[in-house]
Amino acid sequence: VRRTRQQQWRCSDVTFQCANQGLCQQWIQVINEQLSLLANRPKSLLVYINPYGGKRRGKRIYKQKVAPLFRRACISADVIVTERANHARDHLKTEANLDKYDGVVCVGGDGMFSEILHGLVTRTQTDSGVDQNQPDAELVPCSLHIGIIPAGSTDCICFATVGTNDPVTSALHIIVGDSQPMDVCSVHHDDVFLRYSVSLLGYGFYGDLLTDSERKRWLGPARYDLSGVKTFLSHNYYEGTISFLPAENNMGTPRDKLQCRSGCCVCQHKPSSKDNKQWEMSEEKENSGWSVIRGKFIAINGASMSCACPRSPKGLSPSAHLADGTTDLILVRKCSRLDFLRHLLRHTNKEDQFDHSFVEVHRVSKFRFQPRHHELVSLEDLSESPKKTGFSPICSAQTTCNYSTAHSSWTCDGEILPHTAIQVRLLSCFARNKESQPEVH
Ligand SMILES: CCCCCCCCCCCCC/C=C/[C@@H](O)[C@H](COP(=O)(O)O)NC(=O)CCCCCCCCCCCCCCC
Ligand SMILES: Nc1ncnc2c1ncn2[C@@H]1O[C@H](COP(=O)(O)OP(=O)(O)O)[C@@H](O)[C@H]1O
Ligand SMILES: [Ca+2]
Repeated sequence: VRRTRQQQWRCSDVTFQCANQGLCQQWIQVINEQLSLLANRPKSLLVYINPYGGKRRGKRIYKQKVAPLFRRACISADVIVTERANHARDHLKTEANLDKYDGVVCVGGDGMFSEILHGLVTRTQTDSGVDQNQPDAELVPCSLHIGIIPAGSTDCICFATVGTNDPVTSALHIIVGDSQPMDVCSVHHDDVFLRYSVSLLGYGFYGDLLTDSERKRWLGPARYDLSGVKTFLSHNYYEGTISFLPAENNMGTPRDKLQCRSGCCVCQHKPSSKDNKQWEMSEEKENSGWSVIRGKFIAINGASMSCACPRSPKGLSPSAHLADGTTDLILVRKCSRLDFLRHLLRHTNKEDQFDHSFVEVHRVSKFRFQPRHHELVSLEDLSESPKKTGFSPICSAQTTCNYSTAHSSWTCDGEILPHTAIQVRLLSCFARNKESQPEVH
């Protein structure tokens, strides 16, 4: 493998020459023997392709860029092109014979990765008799690694782990057996399990943006830009209460400007016995340790990783860690359109997007959200519903009080959640003081 610019990898050749054919054969044999001893390298993979992700190039990307590399590396691959949403998830949950494979590869975007993650985690819990609905259930980690070939619209999980969204680079990472542990959050509504999340859990701006963009899927990745402008112009804000448990013993802060990279010391930090004690004690301290913030928010974002992507190369939370057992909770309070635009623009340049009076960020291990209840909305408040911070050119002349617009939705790695009141926690079986985490190539 040869490293080129911007974290990209390419195939490289080394040619050995020798006039003696017998000696050449010996070299080949020895090289093949040595390669087969590299236990990290996968030999057999199960590949799911979403033919409708991103610009609908999944099948072509796999066939032209990835399959030839897998063949050269003597990796056998069983390929399934999905026929419907949740096909891959359901296949993994019940049918797939996982003993045959060293890893599962998804060709698609974050939504496709999420399907594979849900399929694998659910399968592992079912096989071990663990009830995912129990918010405090100790989950059993899954043994298979997940590889991502980027062919989606945002590809933030790939971009934030590998540093680029390039199919060839990702294929080479898979071939050489690279792996990266990753934090996973569980999202519950009371005692009902909703979903797992690894990238962005967003209420308000990103929830509305995603809801709107689902109706524009035919536009491909550009749907996010169009819905982004529309959501920006409608400038809604939402009232609610957010409670969170600050992360204990974590070695960084969301504003420390340290980027998480492979082999990151924060994520590799194994707590000392003293740390471990504190980790256990934190259960007791939990009741008193919660912070509660009530207010009017334009956006509430939980970023378990940086969420870097081509649109925002440093991401929503540039210093978030991939596997430190925490999520960065970003609260953007009601502010003017111009201020919010300034904040958004800072995601694309070197300026600090948290350096605004209306933005705060906390590194947390759990959080909850409760939207302001319908019944509690006073008549006075209703007269200004839907909540706007100013004149809105798109949703003007709101003469009727529309309850539904007083609530946003949560987007969870690009999927809309059916509830607004949620409880989120970092899964302890994947936390940094345990050895096993789901790993991605
Ligand atoms: C003015 C320009 C502002 C640019 C601000 C960019 C902030 C980008 C942060 C992106 C965080 C992405 C987190 C990742 C989420 C993904 O898991 C998830 C699913 O991905 P998939 O489709 O591959 O399955 N994707 C998403 O939720 C999509 C997020 C899309 C964000 C686009 C934001 C565009 C904002 C445009 C605002 C325009 C204001 C213009 C004013 C005139
Ligand atoms: N064959 C299919 N037909 C329709 N939808 C699918 C299919 N396979 C997967 N999906 C769904 O498509 C959605 C988007 O997939 P994803 O690969 O993340 O693309 P994008 O990045 O463009 O959103 C996911 O919710 C996934 O469940
Ligand atoms: Ca994290």
